[in-house]
Amino acid sequence: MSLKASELILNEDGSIYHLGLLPHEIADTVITVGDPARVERISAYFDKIEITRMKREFCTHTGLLDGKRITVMSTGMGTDNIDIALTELDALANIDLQKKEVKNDLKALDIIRIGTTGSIREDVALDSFLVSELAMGFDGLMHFYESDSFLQAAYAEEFVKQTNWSSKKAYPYVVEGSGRLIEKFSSKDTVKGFTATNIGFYGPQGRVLRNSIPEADMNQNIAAFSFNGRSITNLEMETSGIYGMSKLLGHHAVSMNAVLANRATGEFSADPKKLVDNLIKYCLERIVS
Ligand SMILES: O=P(O)(O)O[C@H]1O[C@H](CO)[C@@H](O)[C@H]1O
Ligand SMILES: O=c1cc[nH]c(=O)[nH]1
Repeated sequence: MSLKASELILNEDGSIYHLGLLPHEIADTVITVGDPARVERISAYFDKIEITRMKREFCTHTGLLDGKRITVMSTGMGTDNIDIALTELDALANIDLQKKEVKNDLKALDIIRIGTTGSIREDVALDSFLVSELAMGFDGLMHFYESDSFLQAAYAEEFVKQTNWSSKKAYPYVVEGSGRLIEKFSSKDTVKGFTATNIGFYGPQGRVLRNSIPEADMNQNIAAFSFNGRSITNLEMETSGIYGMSKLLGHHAVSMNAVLANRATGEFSADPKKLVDNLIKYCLERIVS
């Protein structure tokens, strides 16, 4: 069945609506980052750049590194952007844009997020690299999709109970990353974590500048949650959406996080640029190995 023009939206040149890309312009391995400026910091390591595209916050470079074709794309901040980025990446891979029909043979992309985060535990050290094994979304995105078989419902139920989570906030959801990619990107130089994804950087992550928040000890409350021997380690703004949309659409995802802030100790990295560059180099080595 052909998808309607209002649902699968294409630009005049046939490219997908927000990303501005054509199907052959993405690789099967896609790195996502929040910051558009981080894209060229990654593609600077490529041997060859084939495609560069910029539309809104979505900056995309596709190129070759050691013979491997890689796409790096910025998503901007937040899971609202992740809904767009992952849906349109999937459309490029799995929908015939001319016929406007879902293909019979579906492709699974490898999606690697290279992002930044704040730890909520003293023992998840500043300047470490954290691989998200699990993600808890406070953003509600997955509740807008029907399929929920991949959600770890017991974690969410237990979290709501243990933290007395306000019903005014979105009901949390929990998703795993790709086991294969988590292993590929883990080493003695990384720590494994359980990432909580928030809908903002300030109030939603318990930061107080001039505002006040209803639960001053929210981060301690989140950190105190424990289930199946697992506790939440860090806060950022995209991982749950990436893991959820990837499971929904049949892709494989891992979220790699440079720990820039330690919210438990109140510290911030002395050299965030160097830390992110080191994480970029680490991830590129793992991608081509
Ligand atoms: O550095 P990026 O990838 O943007 O990730 C983190 O940094 C931003 C907030 O500063 C949010 O997007 C958060 O998830
Ligand atoms: O504390 C932090 C640091 C980076 N990104 C976040 O979302 N939070």
